[in-house]
Amino acid sequence: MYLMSCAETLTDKDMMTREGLDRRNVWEPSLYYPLGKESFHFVGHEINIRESMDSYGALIWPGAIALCQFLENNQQQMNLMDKAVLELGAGTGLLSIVASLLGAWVTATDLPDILSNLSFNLRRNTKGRSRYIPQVAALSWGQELERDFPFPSYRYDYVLAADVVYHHDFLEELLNTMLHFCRRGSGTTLLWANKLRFQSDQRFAECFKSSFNTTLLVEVPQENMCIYKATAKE
Ligand SMILES: C[S@@+](CC[C@H](N)C(=O)[O-])C[C@H]1O[C@@H](n2cnc3c(N)ncnc32)[C@H](O)[C@@H]1O
Repeated sequence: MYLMSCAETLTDKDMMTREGLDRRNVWEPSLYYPLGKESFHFVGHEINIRESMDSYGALIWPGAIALCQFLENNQQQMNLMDKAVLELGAGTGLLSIVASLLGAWVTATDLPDILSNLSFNLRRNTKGRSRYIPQVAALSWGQELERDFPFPSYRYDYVLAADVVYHHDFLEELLNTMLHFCRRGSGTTLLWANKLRFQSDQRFAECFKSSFNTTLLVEVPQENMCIYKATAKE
């Protein structure tokens, strides 16, 4: 009931249409040139990311970099060693790579079109370096979660989400997906990093804060960047 009222305010029109997302062709980068920074240094490793202009998921977004920095600098507080970690909207995979290098057993998820480049980046940067081989899985927010990720078979210690909130039509589905994985009794901690750009992003943040127990871990006001920790309301 509560989510329905959030949904009414969250469905702004978007550049990324449902029709566009329904094109389920296998995604292949078509254009290669340096787009911002492609090489990163985290947890003692050089990480090389293949980007492309083809979709939002083919670029590294600031939320991923902020959450990588946070995880690297707060390894005691957020110890990922041997933890089961799920990433939503993993895009190029930078954050999942860093979580893998920190010792987590990672499943990186995104829309089907994104997975080939995501797998490429994960393999390239974790092979022979990570404790567990990261997994890749299709997960479209709000779709077939009970069928494909039933609880408690698919229970994660951490769910990571970086810059998954921007101008798109799936904010209600995203919140429902977060609630699916971070439910009462799961013991799951959700870490959400986002640059809040639009009014709809702020409205999502309000719904997010009323849906979970939340703590603001990091705020960079000049960049409108926030990192929240969330657990299920008991
Ligand atoms: C802005 S990008 C952020 C990518 C990455 N997390 C980062 O910070 O670099 C948003 C990501 O969410 C994914 N996404 C968008 N809509 C989605 C949906 N309905 N279901 C699952 N993933 C979605 C996109 O494919 C993209 O990878």
